[in-house]
Parts: sequence; C-alpha cells; structure tokens
Amino acid sequence: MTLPIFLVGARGCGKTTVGLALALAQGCEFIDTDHWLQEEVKQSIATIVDNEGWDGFRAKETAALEAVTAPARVIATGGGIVLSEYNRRFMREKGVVIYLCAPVSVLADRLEAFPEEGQRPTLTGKPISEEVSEVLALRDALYREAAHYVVDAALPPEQVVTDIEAALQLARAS
Ligand SMILES: Nc1ncnc2c1ncn2[C@@H]1O[C@H](COP(=O)(O)OP(=O)(O)OP(=O)(O)O)[C@@H](O)[C@H]1O
Ligand SMILES: O=C(O)C1=C[C@@H](O)[C@@H](O)[C@H](O)C1
Ligand SMILES: [Mg+2]
Repeated sequence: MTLPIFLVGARGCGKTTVGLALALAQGCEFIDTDHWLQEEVKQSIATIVDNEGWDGFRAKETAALEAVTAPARVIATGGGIVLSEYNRRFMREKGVVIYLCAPVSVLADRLEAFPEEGQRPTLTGKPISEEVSEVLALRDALYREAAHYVVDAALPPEQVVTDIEAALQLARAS
C-alpha cells in the first residue's frame, strides 16, 4: 500500500499546483487541506479567522489533516500546518513528507500575482514581501523538521514533480 505523501512549505511554494500534478503522475488521489476544510465548513479561511481567530482555524486544520490522511493520497497542506508539533509528528509517522522550499523573492512574486485573499488572510498585517520574509524565517526550521525530503520549489512545476518522484523512489527503496 502506498503511504500518503504530504507536501509542506510556505504560502505560494506550489503545494496545491505541484500536488495536483504529482497525484496525476502517481495515479493517486489529490486532497488539499485548505480546500477540504473550506468546503467542509462552507466558509473561507478569512471568515473562519474573523469569527474564531487563528487558534480556531488551527484546531480545524489539525482535524482536517487527520480526516484526509489515507494511503495513496497526495495531501497539499496549509502553509502553517507545521506550527503544531502534533501535526509535524503525525505527518512524519503516517507518510512521506516533502518540503517545497523556495526563496522569499519567488514566494512574494507568486503571492503578489495571485493573492487569493479568502484563503490567505494576512498573518502579520505587513506588506507581502515583508510578511513572507518574517514568516519564513520563523518556519523554515519547522518545515525541515517535519520533512523527509526537501526539493527546490523555484523550478518549473514539472521539474518539481520529477524531483519529488526521485525522492519517493529513494523512500520506497529504503
Ligand atoms: N513551480 C512553480 N513555478 C511557477 N509558478 C508556480 C509554481 N508553483 C506554483 N506556482 C504559482 O504560484 C501560485 C501559488 O501556488 P499554490 O497555490 O500552488 O501555492 P501553495 O503552496 O498551495 O499556497 P498556500 O499555502 O497558500 O495554499 C499559483 O498561482 C501557481 O500557479
Ligand atoms: O501560512 C499560513 O499560516 C497559512 C497558509 C494557507 O495555506 C492557509 O492554510 C492559511 O491562510 C494559513
Ligand atoms: Mg495551497
């Protein structure tokens, strides 16, 4: 049975974009925790945060992670999923975790082009580039702690998929 594959990384690193392509290539099901949760509660993340604060959203996000975890699935996670030690350990123990790593400039350019504010309400109230830099500095170590493999997510999506597939071959051979 194929272990679930968890994609982690900052907002805009491509978890959703690459995850869909990877699932197609692997013949797996694709699930995105942000999309799954918004569909489940019929509210945007911005609305959940307005009503319940970030702590309320984080509790729902952990429940979503547990609910969607199953074999033969590629699971794109939210950018802040690694903030919880429980989530980090859960993903490492249940599946293969891949960190899609990209520099601040790449992330900020993508987020400025496609802000998707309903799904990505501001975390700091600061301009995008400043926020990305500040948040990545705090989280990079957590992504690395959670991940079994790190890939360069600044490359084109097809190349990122190929690199993840190479990592998965290593994981399956070990
Ligand atoms: N490897 C890539 N090369 C170029 N553009 C990309 C790449 N990956 C994603 N993008 C673009 O960047 C934007 C953000 O990507 P995506 O929504 O997949 O990120 P995400 O990691 O899922 O973000 P979030 O954590 O907010 O869910 C999209 O518009 C997407 O088309
Ligand atoms: O980086 C974050 O903390 C977040 C990223 C998004 O994927 C969403 O999960 C939400 O907007 C929080
Ligand atoms: Mg996403």
